Amino acid sequence: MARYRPEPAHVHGTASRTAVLLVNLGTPAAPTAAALRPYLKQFLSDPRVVEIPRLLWWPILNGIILNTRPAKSAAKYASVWMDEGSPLKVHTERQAKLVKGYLHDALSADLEIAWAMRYGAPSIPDQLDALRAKGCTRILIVPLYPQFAGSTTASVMDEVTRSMQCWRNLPEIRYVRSFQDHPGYIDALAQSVREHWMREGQPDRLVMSFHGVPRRTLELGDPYHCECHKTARLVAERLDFPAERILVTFQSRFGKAEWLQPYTQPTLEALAREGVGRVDVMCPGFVSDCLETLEEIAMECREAFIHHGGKHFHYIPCLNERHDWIVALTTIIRDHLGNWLTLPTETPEQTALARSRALALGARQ
Ligand SMILES: C=CC1=C(C)c2cc3[nH]c(cc4nc(cc5[nH]c(cc1n2)c(C)c5CCC(=O)O)C(CCC(=O)O)=C4C)c(C)c3C=C
Ligand SMILES: [Fe+2]
Ligand SMILES: [Fe+2]
Repeated sequence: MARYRPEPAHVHGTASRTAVLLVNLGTPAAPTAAALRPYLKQFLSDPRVVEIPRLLWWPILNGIILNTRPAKSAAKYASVWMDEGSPLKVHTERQAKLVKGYLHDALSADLEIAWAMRYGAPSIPDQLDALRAKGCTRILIVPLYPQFAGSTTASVMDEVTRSMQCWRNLPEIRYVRSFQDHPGYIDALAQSVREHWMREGQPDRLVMSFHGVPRRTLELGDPYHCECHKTARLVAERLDFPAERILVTFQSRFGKAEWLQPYTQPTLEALAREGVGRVDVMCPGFVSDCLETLEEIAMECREAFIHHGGKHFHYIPCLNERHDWIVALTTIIRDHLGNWLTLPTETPEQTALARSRALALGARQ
């Protein structure tokens, strides 16, 4: 049984405000082994991410992975680090600011927009606490993953629920479950490709690379693989480009088990060996550029493609702060806020007034 904490005094009563919490995966605080260690420990201790029984996984994680991976990953992070911090954090923060600006004119000024990271900081429990302290009793959670996966979206849902186990007065919670086929998101992706092609001409192949997951999760019913293919099909349909020159691949394999296939890097190497001169690679499953796109795709995969005989490798950036994408995101948010947008905001003073009126009318307590 959870130990309840007392509620902050000013959220007693019926005061109500609405909040949107954007959530992304998370990232280390610095590109150093010391900062990577706690981040990777939290990430890889999540049973939604690694489904191996704890008794088997614990010694591997603590004895091997956390002694070797932090330094290797830190060097990779250092190669993409921005002045303001990790790219994933920088883009997520900018997106939150833009969403706030784009929603401002249409909504009551009382809507709170916040962002959190599933692993690292600012954490989901800390941000939910902050929203509660501001009197938010309606919270829309927006995981920034277009495709649903147990290891990402469901893990955010777990953490939201876990964060509130010690609350007494729970808010109303809504989730954006996924938006893999949202027309605004698909159009923004297609338009980003068209703009690239207007400047650079068309490639021999377009590769859409998604983050992988263990193949076993597909067999057990995780919808992620199907949602990735749906996104890819919808983007392909909007491009004036032969379908047989578009490939869908999966990147970032972790561990020894089989992951979703075909794998991105071996596919690019095979294309290079077959004599394909130019590939364009995009990563529609990431709405923000991050280590997995900037280092693994734009650096490692580029090198592998060229090394195996390819001539031109173009990386098409993620949606990041594109205007059409922020419009799509605010549309998704607006649709999920639904009737919350029209509910009046009630302040503690209004609640007190309503109560004293009811008492004056003879209501009994
Ligand atoms: C976009 C969706 C993602 C899915 C699905 C996903 C599954 C998944 N990831 C790992 C292990 C790692 N992923 C790492 C980085 C990382 N992963 C995603 C997104 C998804 N992961 C992003 C956006 C990032 C980049 C974070 C950043 O700071 O830029 C890492 C850490 C980096 C490293 O050391 O390589 C690990 C580890 C598993 C095991 C998994 C599914 C089971
Ligand atoms: Fe990952
Ligand atoms: Fe990676």
